[in-house]
Amino acid sequence: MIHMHNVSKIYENGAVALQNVDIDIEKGEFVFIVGASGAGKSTFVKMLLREVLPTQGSLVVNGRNVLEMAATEVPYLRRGLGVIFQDYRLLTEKTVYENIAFAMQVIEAPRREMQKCVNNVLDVVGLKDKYKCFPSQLSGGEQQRVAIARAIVNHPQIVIADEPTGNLDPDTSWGIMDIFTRINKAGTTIVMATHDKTIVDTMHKRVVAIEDGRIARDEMEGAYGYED
Ligand SMILES: Nc1ncnc2c1ncn2[C@@H]1O[C@H](COP(=O)(O)OP(=O)(O)OP(=O)(O)O)[C@@H](O)[C@H]1O
Repeated sequence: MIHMHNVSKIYENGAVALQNVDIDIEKGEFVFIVGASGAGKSTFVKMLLREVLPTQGSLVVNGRNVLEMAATEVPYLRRGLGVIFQDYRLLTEKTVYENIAFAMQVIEAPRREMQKCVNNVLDVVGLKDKYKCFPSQLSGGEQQRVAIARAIVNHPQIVIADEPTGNLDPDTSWGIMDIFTRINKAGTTIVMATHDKTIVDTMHKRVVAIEDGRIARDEMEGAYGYED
């Protein structure tokens, strides 16, 4: 699924964000990426999406060579990835239904399929009764559930989440993690960068710790490993 070998990223201003990172993530895994602020977690996540290009190394995501792909191939890479951010990033002038459907319009899905898929994912995230609402009419947790529905509506092989519970209270965060667990059990690979010690320590999933741009730990059924 994800094969990163000897990858480094040095930004234009000289900041070294990642150094000689080697990691393989296989289909169906659930991986937490942890580390202090500035350690390189977001850079790692952005590389998977090809928002940031490695300075050196090789990176294959879903069988696609991220460094060597043509610009025309990038949308196909991203189509296989569902992405969720801390700040939801919903379209404020669109309803819940339209926000999710938009992700399918972009890939020109047939209208009939669109209705079925949007209704399915609304069911998965428990928001069927809110489909007509605008984001401003929803709580933070509900907005994040819309963002998850949008991320999974095209059946991505990998869901990538950067601090998805960062703005949410503990109870709401657990609701989000329940959804991720269900998506993962259905076969989707999950890669989640997080600062949430309780969630990581409770879930006993693979934990990759990044420190100063290097992988400091990579443990199956790992723990957060830092104080809050
Ligand atoms: N666009 C950029 N230009 C220059 N330097 C950057 C850029 N983005 C990140 N950096 C630097 O790269 C390093 C890693 O940053 P990154 O955002 O990946 O860390 P992070 O672990 O996600 O941090 P946080 O937990 O605070 O989000 C930091 O030193 C940061 O200042």
